[in-house]
Amino acid sequence: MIQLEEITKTFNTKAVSLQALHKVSLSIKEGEFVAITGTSGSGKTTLLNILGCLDDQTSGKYFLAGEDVSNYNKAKKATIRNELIGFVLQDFALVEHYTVKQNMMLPVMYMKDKKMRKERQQNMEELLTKLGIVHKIKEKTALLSGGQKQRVAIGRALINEPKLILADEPTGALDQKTSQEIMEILNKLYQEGKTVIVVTHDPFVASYCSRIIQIEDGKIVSDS
Ligand SMILES: Nc1ncnc2c1ncn2[C@@H]1O[C@H](COP(=O)(O)OP(=O)(O)OP(=O)(O)O)[C@@H](O)[C@H]1O
Repeated sequence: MIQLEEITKTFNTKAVSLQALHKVSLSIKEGEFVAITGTSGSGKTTLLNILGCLDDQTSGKYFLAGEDVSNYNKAKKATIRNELIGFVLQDFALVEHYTVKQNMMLPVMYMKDKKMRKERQQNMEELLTKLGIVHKIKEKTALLSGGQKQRVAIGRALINEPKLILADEPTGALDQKTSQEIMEILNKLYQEGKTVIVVTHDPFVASYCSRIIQIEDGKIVSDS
């Protein structure tokens, strides 16, 4: 699913040049459940942004699902992102004044293929049922609990049936019990064959994963 070869990322500001990733090489197979852990500032989000085709590496090669995406421009990256990847973020990234249904349909709204759009719409209720929030379908997102919001965000991430789920601190805003429920949902997706990559500094979250990659100062220091 993923192959990184000597990925380097440098951020240049007026004052300094900061190397956030140093020649990171990594391979993740389809169907793995991986945690990327490390202390604050170690480069986890930088790595996830590159994996998610949201940011460009400074040097090195990135192969995603067999395609060399290293030199893809913004438009090509957006296309591969929509086809392959679902994102789950700490702050849910939902439109609060939209209903659950409207949030779920956001990735589908701009789909050109009408038949596909209809199919996705039909998937929506099934997904919400699976996530235990179908009764909230017409509710404004702002009125939901944190755990319910994260379920909607997971549903939205799944609506286009991505092979790869990238989650950045998915339980960061949730209490212990709700965190457990969200990790169980991600675990279920893994059991169904999705590739799931979770960035976290929380050992409890990492304990759900079958592989833990630790990153410090922009380098992989352990992979087990
Ligand atoms: N856009 C940017 N411009 C300049 N420096 C950046 C930028 N994004 C990240 N950095 C720097 O790169 C390094 C890695 O940041 P990154 O956000 O990847 O760390 P992280 O491990 O995800 O941290 P946290 O756990 O606190 O979210 C940090 O030193 C950070 O300050």
